[in-house]
Amino acid sequence: MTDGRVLVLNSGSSSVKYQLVDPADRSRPAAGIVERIGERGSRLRHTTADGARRTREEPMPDHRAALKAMAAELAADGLGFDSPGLVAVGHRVVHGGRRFTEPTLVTPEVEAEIERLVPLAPLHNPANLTGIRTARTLNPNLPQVAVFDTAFHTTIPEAAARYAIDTGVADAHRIRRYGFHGTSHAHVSRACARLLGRDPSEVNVIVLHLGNGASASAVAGGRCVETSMGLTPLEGLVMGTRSGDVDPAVIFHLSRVAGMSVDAIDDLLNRRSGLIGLCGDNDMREIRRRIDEGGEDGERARLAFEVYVHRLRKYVGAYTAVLGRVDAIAFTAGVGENSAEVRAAVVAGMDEGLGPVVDPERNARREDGPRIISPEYARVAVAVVPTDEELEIAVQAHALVTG
Ligand SMILES: Nc1ncnc2c1ncn2[C@@H]1O[C@H](COP(=O)(O)OP(=O)(O)O)[C@@H](O)[C@H]1O
Ligand SMILES: CC(=O)OP(=O)(O)O
Ligand SMILES: [Mg+2]
Repeated sequence: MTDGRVLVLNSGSSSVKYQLVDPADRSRPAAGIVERIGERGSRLRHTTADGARRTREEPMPDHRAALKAMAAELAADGLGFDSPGLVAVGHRVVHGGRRFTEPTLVTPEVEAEIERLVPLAPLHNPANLTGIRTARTLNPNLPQVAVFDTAFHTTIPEAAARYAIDTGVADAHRIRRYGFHGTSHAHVSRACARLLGRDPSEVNVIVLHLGNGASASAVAGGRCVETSMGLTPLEGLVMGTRSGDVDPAVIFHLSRVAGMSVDAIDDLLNRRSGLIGLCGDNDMREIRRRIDEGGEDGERARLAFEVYVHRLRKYVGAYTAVLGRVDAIAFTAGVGENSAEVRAAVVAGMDEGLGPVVDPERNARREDGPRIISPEYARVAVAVVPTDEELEIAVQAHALVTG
């Protein structure tokens, strides 16, 4: 008998991922994803505990409709919002500002604060709020817990969190480095320490979270000291559709010389840049396929790959200097866990200087679970450490409501 399951919601701008998690045995009695919300061809894919899959294709004009479809799928297996084993809904909330450093029970006041942070995460926080509100209408008595992407980064020292702009302006508008994907960086840095057989308090790790959104962090003895995303999830690495770092003057230039509006530039940098902007594809599998096929199209894909990898190498170098001593580099999320090519290219030629090196045979192995892919002799371990934001959120939400 379960001592309580948590329904974890990870709402993105056009998708909702959900998992019903039993933290006691880490099992997932149900999981799924709703994609293309508000677009044509919206669909839900649901997986049950025994691996059976169901697909629902119907118009889902907004997140509310998506969550209702999800609730109906769960209810079909007796796992709905009023099922007795469900003790909480755990929400991944992307922006928690400086205030939320811990998992937090959602009250009207907490909800208002998440709303106040919408301008700092316009792609993410509104979807998170809809998740909270819809879950409440589905069962008003169920506790809801917010777990913030920013929480793990609140330990970043002031020297790293401050932008070098006028202090009065920065403070008045809450402009600083907040950092995101924190639940993943926390989980992966701890799991990486365990993989090395050491306590997190003893290890310095560079975590490279490479999904559709991508970010790097430097974690010293279990505390985050630097991360690549900033005020919003736009800064830093090259991502699927986001540019990451650009000279801020690019924005003035596009406004003054190209006559683009602020909204058009926002759309360009957040949705039409990164890998998709460079080569028309944001999926690393497709990019590798095009490179292998060759030709002019392959060359465009290769350049996108090289820009992506170059940015990562710069961050590895910078974070090595920030940490002083690096024990491990951990690759995680969709690209980090699956692309041996990206992993090899990121550390290529670093063995004599910075230290990390991958063993080609270990790197190429397709295995689940955390594993070391550097050779025994390496000074800096290189590891693949699958992230599990959902488990992390479920454990934290469960502890809060039952503790
Ligand atoms: N087998 C694979 N090889 C290379 N890249 C992959 C593979 N599987 C997934 N990816 C990459 O991972 C990305 C999705 O990562 P994920 O962590 O699921 O992102 P998000 O949580 O931001 O939606 C895809 O866009 C694709 O680029
Ligand atoms: C914060 C962020 O970039 O999240 P995601 O990778 O889910 O878009
Ligand atoms: Mg993700």
